[in-house]
Amino acid sequence: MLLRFPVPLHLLLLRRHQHLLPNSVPSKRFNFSHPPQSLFKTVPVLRVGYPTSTFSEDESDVELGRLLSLLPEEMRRRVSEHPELHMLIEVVMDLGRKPLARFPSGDFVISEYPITVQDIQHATAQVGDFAVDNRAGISRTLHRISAIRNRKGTIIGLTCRVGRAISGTANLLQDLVQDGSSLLLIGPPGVGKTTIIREIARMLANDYKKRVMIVDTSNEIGGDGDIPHAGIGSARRMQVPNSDMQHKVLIEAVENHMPQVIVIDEIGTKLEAMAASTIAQRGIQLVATAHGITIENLIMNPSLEMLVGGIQSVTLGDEEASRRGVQKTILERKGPSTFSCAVEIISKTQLQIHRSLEATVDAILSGRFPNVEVRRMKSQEQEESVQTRQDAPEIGGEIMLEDAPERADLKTRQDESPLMLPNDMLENSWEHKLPLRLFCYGILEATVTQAIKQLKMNDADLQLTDNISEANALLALQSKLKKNSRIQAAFKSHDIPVYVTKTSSLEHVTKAIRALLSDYEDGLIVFGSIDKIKDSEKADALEEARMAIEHIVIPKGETVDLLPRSYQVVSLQLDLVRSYQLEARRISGESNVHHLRIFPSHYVMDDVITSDTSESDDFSSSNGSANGSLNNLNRLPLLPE
Ligand SMILES: Nc1ncnc2c1ncn2[C@@H]1O[C@H](COP(=O)(O)OP(=O)(O)OP(=O)(O)O)[C@@H](O)[C@H]1O
Repeated sequence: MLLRFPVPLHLLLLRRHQHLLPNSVPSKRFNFSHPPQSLFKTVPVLRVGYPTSTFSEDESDVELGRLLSLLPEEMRRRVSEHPELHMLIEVVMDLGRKPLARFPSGDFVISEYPITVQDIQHATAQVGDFAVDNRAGISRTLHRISAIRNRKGTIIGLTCRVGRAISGTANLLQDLVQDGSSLLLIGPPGVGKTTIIREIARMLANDYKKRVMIVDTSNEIGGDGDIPHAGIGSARRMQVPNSDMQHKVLIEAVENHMPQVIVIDEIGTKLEAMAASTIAQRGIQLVATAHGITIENLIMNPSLEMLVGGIQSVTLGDEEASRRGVQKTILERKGPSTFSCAVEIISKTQLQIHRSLEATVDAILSGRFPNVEVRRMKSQEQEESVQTRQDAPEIGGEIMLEDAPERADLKTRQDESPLMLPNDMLENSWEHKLPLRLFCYGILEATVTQAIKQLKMNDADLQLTDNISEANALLALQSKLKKNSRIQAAFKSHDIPVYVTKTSSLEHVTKAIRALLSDYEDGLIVFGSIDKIKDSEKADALEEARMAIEHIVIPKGETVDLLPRSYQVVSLQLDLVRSYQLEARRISGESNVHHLRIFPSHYVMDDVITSDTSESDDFSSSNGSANGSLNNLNRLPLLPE
């Protein structure tokens, strides 16, 4: 028969460890404010100001007014009354649907009346011509109006994006810009790439007195109209008749206008990549954006791989392959990359710098983690910091910091996040447990970084480590892990939980991290090493096990299930049980809840089994073979001294 522990002790422990029980975990959250540790070091830097519109408030209002004038009266009034008006991102107008205004905090319906043909005509009449890419602008503003057409070519939808020149957005990159490094910026749509390169163009032209030429394919950097927007400072701008001509205009810029710097938004084709490479070979500083979220995306993209030096497959001799410990056919970088540095824009306040793009590409191709510097802007109240991997050089210089809109943005995301608990709960139960350190095997760091972003976590809360002894968990690609028994053994000996993914895709990695976080929040695995678990928690767990052994298991010869505990704490209990020469099993239930089952015997079993909740019942059945075997035992072990 399977016995549960007597009620009073049970209740006592339940009260004390309520947060460890699966159904007592109220919700999920992570600490967005926890200071970064471990892999990163914090380099304090001088604060000189915050990103602000390049213009006075009046000028900004006038520009925004030009976009709002595209809207019918009622919609304009509703948007204007919105408290986040100065953070407006886009207005979306689709025929037959209610119009939406997009703010960092979410989408708002700005009229109960669906958009009519007249509404769309009213808007399109006020903007310049739509080019072949279906984009148009409003003269001398940075706004971008993008059209959706029906099959006959009639416009039936508009996305009206607010463009703003925001000074300070490129200050995290000031040292690299000043060095003359060629910079490639990548990031998801709408993350602020164009805004940053506009500011870099202005900085280079005005502050560093460089001859800057912008090749402005859809007039997004310098704005619509023939006189460029003041946001680019004294940089010059070449317009491009249509996007197919971009590579030609790039070459023309170099041949005709003697620039020291070329700035270009959205390198997307092989021809453009080739033109960029030609420019780089002439020693001109190139600042560009490209499609893609991570460097790996570029490596995988046959049109853009040239930007990172090109990729080739090389077959090694048997001896060389075994010396390097790799397969015979490997991927290698073909030649020098077009850009010296690359920047992954993670959010409007966080960048990842690859100081040597070539070294990053080489690392990725050989399955290693590249060195990155994480730079972020922080709120006015917080200490500003630049985080670097310990092996990366520090940066100095002035950093312009986060603006109010982004703080509001972050706050909203926190509020909406399913990972949230109120702050007081966070401080009491989680703060001492952060950050979580993850050892990845066969999965790229960039993918994990993206997953962290998708989970809306601060990357200081989930850090990567190359050191097994400080890892809280292993996240591995199943196929690779299977082949490496040494890694498996190393993690087993450190008693570190392992999470595997079938592929290294962002989707699967995100899922695995979500499962891991969920286990952390359920208290099933522990932040930090066993040393960081509270002494009181360890003492309770061991006392519970001791009492169960001495009061039930040995004297009555009955099996006892202990309370659910974290993985490491269950391991401690297991050690204690073994010191009594008793057998026990760690049981993982349906939602991966661990608890220890102690048997009144020396019966030899596997250390770990996985079961669902019903398994416990089967196991306790008197007809069950396992229990049957237990019943055959006629001698109980001696109590230890
Ligand atoms: N630091 C910032 N603070 C506040 N708003 C910003 C910031 N950077 C950019 N924005 C706003 O975010 C929106 C998108 O910016 P931007 O067009 O630069 O992004 P993008 O990455 O180039 O987008 P896409 O890839 O779609 O062209 C714009 O409305 C811009 O004004």
